[in-house]
Amino acid sequence: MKPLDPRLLRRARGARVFLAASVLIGVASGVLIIVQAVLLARGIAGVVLHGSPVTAVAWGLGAVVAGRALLVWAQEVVAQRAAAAVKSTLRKQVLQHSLKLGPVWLSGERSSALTTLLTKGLDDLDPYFARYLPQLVLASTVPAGVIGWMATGDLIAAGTVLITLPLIPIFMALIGWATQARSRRRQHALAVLAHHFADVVGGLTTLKLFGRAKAQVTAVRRVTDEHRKASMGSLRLAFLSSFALELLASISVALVAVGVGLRLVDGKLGLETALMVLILAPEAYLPLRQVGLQFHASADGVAASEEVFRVLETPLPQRGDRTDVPDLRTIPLYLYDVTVTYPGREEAALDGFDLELHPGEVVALTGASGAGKSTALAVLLGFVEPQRGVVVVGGSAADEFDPVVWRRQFAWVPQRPGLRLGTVADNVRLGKPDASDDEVRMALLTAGAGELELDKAVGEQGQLLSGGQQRRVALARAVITDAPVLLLDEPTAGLDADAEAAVVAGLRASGRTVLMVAHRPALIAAADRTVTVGTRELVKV
Ligand SMILES: Nc1ncnc2c1ncn2[C@@H]1O[C@H](COP(=O)(O)OP(=O)(O)OP(=O)(O)O)[C@@H](O)[C@H]1O
Repeated sequence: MKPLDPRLLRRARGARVFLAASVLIGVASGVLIIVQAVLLARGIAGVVLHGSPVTAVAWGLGAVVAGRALLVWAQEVVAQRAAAAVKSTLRKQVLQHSLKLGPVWLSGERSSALTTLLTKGLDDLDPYFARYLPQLVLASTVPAGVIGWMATGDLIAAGTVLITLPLIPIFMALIGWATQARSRRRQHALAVLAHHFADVVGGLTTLKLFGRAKAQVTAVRRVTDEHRKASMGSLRLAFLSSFALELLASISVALVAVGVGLRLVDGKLGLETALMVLILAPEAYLPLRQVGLQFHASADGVAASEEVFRVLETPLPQRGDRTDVPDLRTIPLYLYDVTVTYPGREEAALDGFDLELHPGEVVALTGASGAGKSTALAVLLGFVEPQRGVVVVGGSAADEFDPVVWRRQFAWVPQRPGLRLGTVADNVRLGKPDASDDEVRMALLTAGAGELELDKAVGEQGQLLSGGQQRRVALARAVITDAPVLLLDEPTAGLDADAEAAVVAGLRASGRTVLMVAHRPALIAAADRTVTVGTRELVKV
């Protein structure tokens, strides 16, 4: 683990401002520490040697202590603000990047891992900013100043500190290597736990139905146990390393103290200088010891930020920036030899797929389960980059266009409708925010969901609606857009054959081009033609 990841400074302005402020505060703290030691040594030596009153230094000391308290407060405020700003920046960047990477990249375990990362994961950056980084800055400013000042009074003591001080970072680096692996393991265990828990809670009804709910207790216990073990491992290492660093620093201060004591007895060193050196010596080690202590508290945050950079450094699909996308109301669309193999898979999900889509036609996409129908839609939407083949429109490849502008040509109804908390009308209006009630009603009617009231409540992920109703609301959401092409992934499940035919007739009447994944004969029969995925020929009906 790097003490300070330069990517953090590059990506988050808040971190740069914080670092600059911390350096200023660090330098001021160093100066005050030296002034405090000098005043203390002068005061004590004056009382012991000359019986002078302490009032003279007491005022100075009071001012120094107040100054140091003010600096600690300022550091805390700056750190909290920086942590909040950096977390917010990173969250925004990761969300934006994930959106650009698209739903296919986000599918599976990734979505819950990302949720954990963006919530609890990034919150672990708080101790990194509030405790670790300020100490790191102090560790790079205070010891240099302190040793320099000590050298003006006692070169031998300054030399002793200079030789023993590097032992602390060396030990810290050794401990750091061990901590890094453990922190990653803990982060991973937490992500697995989150995913597993979300999965179990989400599927509780199904698990209960099959009498498997109790069996999940063992699985949850096992995953929780792994997380507990990983956390305890991190804690053990943290305690051990604190002990090692404390011991090292104490021995080093003792070495300085013995030397100073001997030279004081020999008369080679004055009392005031000896006191100044003795007061300053622990201050040289303190920031480094503190860095070691805070390092463990912040390791989780750093592991989370590394995870953030892993997401941010995932390359986006190569797309151009042309905005002159031909209007698919008048121009046909072609897929030639499109082949997609998902990462980590050996078999192609879509192999040499060809398709022609002419304006205004209704095409059914059929094929066995897993043949690649949804993948074909994902290629059209630019969520998946084919390894071979091309999507062509008006003589240009689709990947020459800006993906946002390109996607305006399509309205998509995915297999999982992805409805939001609100009402039916709220969900339909996602397709056209300024749509009137009448437009929403018309869209619902076209989608075969005329029976649904506009203000009917929709729960999270479409709860409170039946599976079929969810799909039809999602279809209405697509119908209400101005997109010339509708990409529908099994949109009419839950409707009978007549209603299905009526929906297709409604879609056709709207003049849009429709490409719909279809399994049932009634829906296939309602299409103008059928394209089968998994076989290379085009079947005309
Ligand atoms: N994100 C992904 N990562 C890895 N493999 C995937 C991913 N999405 C789909 N696949 C695999 O690609 C193949 C094609 O999947 P796809 O969803 O396109 O099929 P489909 O024809 O739409 O299936 P169905 O009719 O069952 O919905 C399947 O073997 C599937 O397991």
